[in-house]
Amino acid sequence: MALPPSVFVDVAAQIKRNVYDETCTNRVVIEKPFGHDLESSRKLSRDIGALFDEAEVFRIDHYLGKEMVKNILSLRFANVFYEAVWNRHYISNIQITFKEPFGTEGRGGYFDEFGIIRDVMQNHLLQVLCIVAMNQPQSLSAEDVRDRKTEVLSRILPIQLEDTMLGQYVGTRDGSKPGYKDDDTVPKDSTTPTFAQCVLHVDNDRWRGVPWVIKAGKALNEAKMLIRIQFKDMPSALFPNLARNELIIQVSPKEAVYIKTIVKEPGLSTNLAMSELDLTYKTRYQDVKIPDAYATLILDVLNGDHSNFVRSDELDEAWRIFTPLLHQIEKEHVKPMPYEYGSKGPDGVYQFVENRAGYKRTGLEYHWVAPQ
Ligand SMILES: NC(=O)C1=CN([C@@H]2O[C@H](COP(=O)(O)OP(=O)(O)OC[C@H]3O[C@@H](n4cnc5c(N)ncnc54)[C@H](OP(=O)(O)O)[C@@H]3O)[C@@H](O)[C@H]2O)C=CC1
Ligand SMILES: O=C1O[C@H](COP(=O)(O)O)[C@@H](O)[C@H](O)[C@H]1O
Repeated sequence: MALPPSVFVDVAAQIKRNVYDETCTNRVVIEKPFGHDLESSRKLSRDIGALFDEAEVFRIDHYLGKEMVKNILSLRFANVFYEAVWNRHYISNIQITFKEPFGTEGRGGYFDEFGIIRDVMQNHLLQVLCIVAMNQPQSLSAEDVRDRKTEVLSRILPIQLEDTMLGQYVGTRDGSKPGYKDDDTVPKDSTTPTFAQCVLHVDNDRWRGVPWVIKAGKALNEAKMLIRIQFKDMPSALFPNLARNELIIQVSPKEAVYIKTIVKEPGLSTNLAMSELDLTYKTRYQDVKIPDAYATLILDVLNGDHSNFVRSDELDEAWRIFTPLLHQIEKEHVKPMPYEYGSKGPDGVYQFVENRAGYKRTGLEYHWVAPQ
């Protein structure tokens, strides 16, 4: 349940009065929403800052506690071959995708005030983007890591409405699943987006010219959270018109990292086929229990480790990127495009990625054969 900022600060003040102990270390864990735009977030930060030091505050973004998100720094900075191609010279475009197969299911009252951009994009997806995009920190200390993330955010211009696609789900044709506005807690004239897709750019030497697409939607065809890095065309005289390589970091539901790789079709054929180099965690690490994201983050709090928590300047930058768009959507009552519950999103969802980000799906077909 989201607390309005005034109640939130009131609760924080009560904590300070009743629980705070000057003689020991105090740690306050705060869960989103951290305001609803740049101004309200700044006010909240000031009010919280009047009660607690930044070192005492842990702003949770549970995506930072997910195994595959925590893994990105190791993948990138512990392997010579990833870091070598992790730039605009080799990468064509990057998609960060969040899909849920269910709607608001009675939580519409909360959701309608926020919408998918505030609920998932401005925090979870943008945090993931920062880690994929950041330059190597000087050390793994919390402040070095957060400095690098903030640096990335500072190089992203506010997102424009024309670079955005908005959707809202409607009920299935056979009536088996309700539409967003069929939820009793949602106003019948709501224009709150339950789906959004935006293109943005990180304007620095590593990424200039590489489009990033962040996409999030509720009531879609599947549950999935992944980062899809598509590489540039291979300029091969030997094998013309090749499909592109992709590196996919699948955060959920099943942790995996795979690289779509072209091979010779096995057997007598000399044709090419799209295959994969596949690291599926469930098969590779059979006896390892991956802890829940919140559990790892609470442990970090107990250890006083801020690395996977959002600093106030990061939060400020994140709101700077989204606030003009959110205000415009609300002021102009921009109408989201309808999409059917359980579908892949509004019409044109893939054309948008192809036209606006240069995502290409030509050449070889890809079919994954799951290991037995
Ligand atoms: N280790 C593992 O667990 C592995 C699992 N797999 C699984 O195999 C399946 C296929 O793999 P995947 O990497 O998705 O490969 P695909 O080539 O099948 O890509 C399909 C995805 O591309 C997007 N897409 C489809 N058409 C277009 C288009 N015209 N323009 C832009 N985007 C388009 C869709 O994304 P969107 O989802 O955004 O709608 C779709 O899910 C997945 O379910 C994956 O999880 C594959 C390899 C390893
Ligand atoms: O913060 C939120 O995240 C969940 C999705 O989290 P996940 O760990 O299940 O991927 C989302 O359903 C919810 O709307 C949002 O507030």
